[in-house]
Amino acid sequence: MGVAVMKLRNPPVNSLSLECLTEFTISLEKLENDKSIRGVILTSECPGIFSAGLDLLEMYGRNPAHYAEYWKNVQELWLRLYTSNMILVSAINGASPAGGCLLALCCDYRVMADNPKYTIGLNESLLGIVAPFWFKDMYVNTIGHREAERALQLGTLFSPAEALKVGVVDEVVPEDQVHSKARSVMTKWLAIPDHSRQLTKNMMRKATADNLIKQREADIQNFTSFISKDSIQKSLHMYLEKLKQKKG
Ligand SMILES: CC/C=C\CCC/C=C/C(=O)SCCNC(=O)CCNC(=O)[C@H](O)C(C)(C)COP(=O)(O)OP(=O)(O)OC[C@H]1O[C@@H](n2cnc3c(N)ncnc32)[C@H](O)[C@@H]1OP(=O)(O)O
Repeated sequence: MGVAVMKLRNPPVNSLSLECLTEFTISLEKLENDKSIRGVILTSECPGIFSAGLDLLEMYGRNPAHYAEYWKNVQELWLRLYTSNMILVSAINGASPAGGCLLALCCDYRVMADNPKYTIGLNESLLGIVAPFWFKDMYVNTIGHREAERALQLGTLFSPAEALKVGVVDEVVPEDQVHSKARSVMTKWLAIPDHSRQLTKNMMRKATADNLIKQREADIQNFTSFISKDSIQKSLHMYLEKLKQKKG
């Protein structure tokens, strides 16, 4: 029925390394150019993890040129996903913090597995970093200004039930039904004529995408100088240490 399933596979946690981002963007571009494909189901092949978000090791201990290159690719993937003409449905089968949540938010519909161990949200502030304005814009578009304001400041990671309540996801289903539900949602969306759905999607999303497009270079500069700061590098170091210690 012209539907592709994209499975993220970058073990152990599907972090979005530079290589992973680049491959993702290229795969998406190929699908976009394949006129037989009308929809994509985005999911993960890593057990219990949808995506751990941006790769912290791409943002820690590197040089400014690397940060700039990395951020350019993060922007590129986001723009491709967010403005895709295809129907995107995410089957969120695991934890989905920060950049992982970003991927899901780009989709037209989000189905999440009902497992309280899986959380989702833009938790950047917990890491001592700040979600950029275009992450924030998409959050506001999805859950509204007040909820986004609170969740962004607190770095809230929502359980599936909370995510459903606040509108971060559209549906929560038993874990073994995430894929079948994503498929049935896709069938419903495929019944809508492409041209009218695409024009409507574009109308809803264009201003948000344009907001980044018009200041991409400034956004790269801003990210590079922010992430290069000693204080921010120190925060990332502490967060990485905390992740290590968690293992015991
Ligand atoms: C001006 C704008 C400035 C800045 C904007 C930046 C925006 C940033 C966006 C982001 O996405 S930042 C990343 C946020 N991600 C997280 O906070 C998730 C952190 N990870 C976790 O919470 C957990 O790892 C988990 C995803 C819930 C999985 O837990 P689990 O117990 O299964 O695995 P474990 O924690 O043992 O991790 C295994 C291994 O993977 C490493 N790891 C985890 N996450 C990342 C990551 N995002 N990037 C790189 N590496 C990651 C972890 O350290 C372990 O490594 P080790 O085996 O070498 O110890």
